[in-house]
Amino acid sequence: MLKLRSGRTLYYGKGDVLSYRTYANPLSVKAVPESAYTGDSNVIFAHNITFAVSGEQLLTSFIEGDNSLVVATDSMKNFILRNTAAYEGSTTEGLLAFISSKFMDRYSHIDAVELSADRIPFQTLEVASPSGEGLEPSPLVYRRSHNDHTSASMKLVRKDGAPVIESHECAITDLQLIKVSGSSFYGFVRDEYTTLPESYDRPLFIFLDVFWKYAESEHALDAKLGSYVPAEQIRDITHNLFHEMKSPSIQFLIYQVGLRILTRFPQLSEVRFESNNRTWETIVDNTEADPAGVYTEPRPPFGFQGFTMTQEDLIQGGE
Ligand SMILES: O=c1[nH]c(=O)c2[nH]c(=O)[nH]c2[nH]1
Repeated sequence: MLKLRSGRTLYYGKGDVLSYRTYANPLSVKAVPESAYTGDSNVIFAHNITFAVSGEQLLTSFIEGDNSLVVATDSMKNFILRNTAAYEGSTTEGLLAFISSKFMDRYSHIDAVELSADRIPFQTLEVASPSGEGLEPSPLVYRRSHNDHTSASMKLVRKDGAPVIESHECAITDLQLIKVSGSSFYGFVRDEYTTLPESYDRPLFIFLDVFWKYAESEHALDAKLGSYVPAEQIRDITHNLFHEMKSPSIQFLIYQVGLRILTRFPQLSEVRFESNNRTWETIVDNTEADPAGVYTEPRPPFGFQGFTMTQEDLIQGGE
């Protein structure tokens, strides 16, 4: 958050602003080999938005109880919802930049806005075609999805009076992927604290969040510039790598996913991972002769990994 001249930080805002916009402009993106995704009709363009503001002139509201410059968080919610109707773009990032820069234009005493949005995903459904020949996507009925979802966060500050994006990050969160065979974990430190057996073929279940930043934030906002990276393609590249690789660890798996993402999208400056190990606990082991096994939910505590990569890694990693 913005540091005031006094070294203090302050902010206030509204969370869980649920915004269900219908018929936003459709998104169209270039294809990548790992994904069938080339865009979104955006018939439902829904988000859960968190919006926070900061500014030097808000200090008296905290230390003197002076509300004269306080835009009520209820008004912020109304501002977000009403201005969502006026958004003409097709991306979550573009929506965030649109709302926050409009807010800073409207309220000149606000020095910074920090906001984020989780896209609320709705899946297309196939229905019988009126011609009686096969199925086609319904343009009217959608299914709320509780799978992984896209999100984005952004910070805008005022420079020479105008709002500019100081930082941004895009994400796909809550990916949950299982590979039933073809993953190992062995060769790790063995000492008096080690009880984990080496595994040459484990059912690897990971929870994964992937984050990325663009070299030019403009590319995240406006898909018409031709360099927008949809979370769906990041998701599909991730499961392709999981499928392709015989992974010796989650650490190496996410590194390889990162190399592929950076190769496909040179417009990204950074990719970041947060993974969680949810490998099923083995009850009845499989054998080479019989692949059937029985597993159960792992018990806490759970291991995790974090890794940040840039285009520099491609030169070193040699994709
Ligand atoms: O992929 C893994 N990486 C680890 O660092 C680790 N540690 C552990 O107990 N299991 C695993 N799996």
